[in-house]
Amino acid sequence: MSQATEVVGNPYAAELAAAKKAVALAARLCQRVQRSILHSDIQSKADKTPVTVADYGSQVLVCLVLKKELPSHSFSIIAEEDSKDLREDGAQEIIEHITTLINETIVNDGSYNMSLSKEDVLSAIDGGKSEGGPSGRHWILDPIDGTKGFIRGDQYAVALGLLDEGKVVLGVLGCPNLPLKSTNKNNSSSFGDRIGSLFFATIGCGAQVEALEGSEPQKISVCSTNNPVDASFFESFEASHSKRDLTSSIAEKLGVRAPPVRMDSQAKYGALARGDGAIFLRIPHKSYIETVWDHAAGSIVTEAGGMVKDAAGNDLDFCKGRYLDRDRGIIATNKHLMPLVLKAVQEAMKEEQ
Ligand SMILES: Nc1ncnc2c1ncn2[C@@H]1O[C@H](COP(=O)(O)O)[C@@H](OP(=O)(O)O)[C@H]1O
Ligand SMILES: [Mg+2]
Ligand SMILES: [Mg+2]
Ligand SMILES: [Mg+2]
Repeated sequence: MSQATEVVGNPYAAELAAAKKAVALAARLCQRVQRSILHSDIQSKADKTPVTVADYGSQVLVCLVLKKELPSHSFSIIAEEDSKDLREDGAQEIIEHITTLINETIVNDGSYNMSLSKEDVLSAIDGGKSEGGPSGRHWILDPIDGTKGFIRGDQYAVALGLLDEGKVVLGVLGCPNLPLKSTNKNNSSSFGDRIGSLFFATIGCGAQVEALEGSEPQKISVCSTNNPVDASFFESFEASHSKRDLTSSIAEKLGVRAPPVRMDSQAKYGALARGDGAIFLRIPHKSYIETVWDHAAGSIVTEAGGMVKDAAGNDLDFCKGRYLDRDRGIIATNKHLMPLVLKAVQEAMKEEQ
């Protein structure tokens, strides 16, 4: 973990250092699992979405590092996974596997001299049950965002945010499969061909990226184009996560010429924050309710000079519990394009009804 990254006078410097360490360690466990994932590492949750041993392992490691690094802080975390399925009959083998993965990752890292039992692992997972809310501090964690991408061998992210008195004040986004170098020629850097990006931001201090394995950090900013014709847009790789008839109609209304860049997870927010593309569109089916952990770390876009809004043009409200209180649809882009994109989104949604 590099020491030079914390901005002098940053009131969240200690939290940022802890969050970066937590995300980087969890990402190491995920990388190891992704390299040789087995069918038995994957389970299906009650809502039919997948969860893997790495989602659970990542959640435990992030909680553990935050608690170890910030011992004097009261600890509340809203995290995606719970231990319900792991406590059912027949789950012994999978819990054992998760526990081994966690303990081996801790030993290989060398920062902590400790070993967790299976019961420690289950109770650490359940530590993520906080309801958050408008007062106090609450971490928000997606231990693997883009689990479907993770299983496929594609993009995923370990996504951690911090809510303080109702506002997201810190975001860290670990993207193990995302090249460090921006695809935007104007943002060329000396990063070479390294794979694995760690994006981070704290409120008022700008957004930065560094190698997941550690490197000199670089300030990042969103693409500055004010002409949608030059813009490209990101959407989910999974066709069921965002309505493509709507996103293509929005792109057409805007005059966007480039084909959509389809990518799993909040890696899209990271890529947008450094100008790889100009617009992020997420328009789920009408019945879908967004969770806070799918977007909290994405707030780094705001620190990179961009905006994140719902389809009605409101800021996202992270302090209503585990779900986002918002109008359907999430849009992230720069300040010039936001009014144009919102207009196109609203028109396309009206035509849909
Ligand atoms: N039918 C659906 N519509 C919209 N989002 C969905 C969905 N099913 C799952 N998701 C969410 O989409 C997230 C991934 O987003 P993306 O499409 O950008 O990769 C998933 O996060 P997890 O993988 O953490 O469960 C999950 O929360
Ligand atoms: Mg999930
Ligand atoms: Mg998610
Ligand atoms: Mg997840």
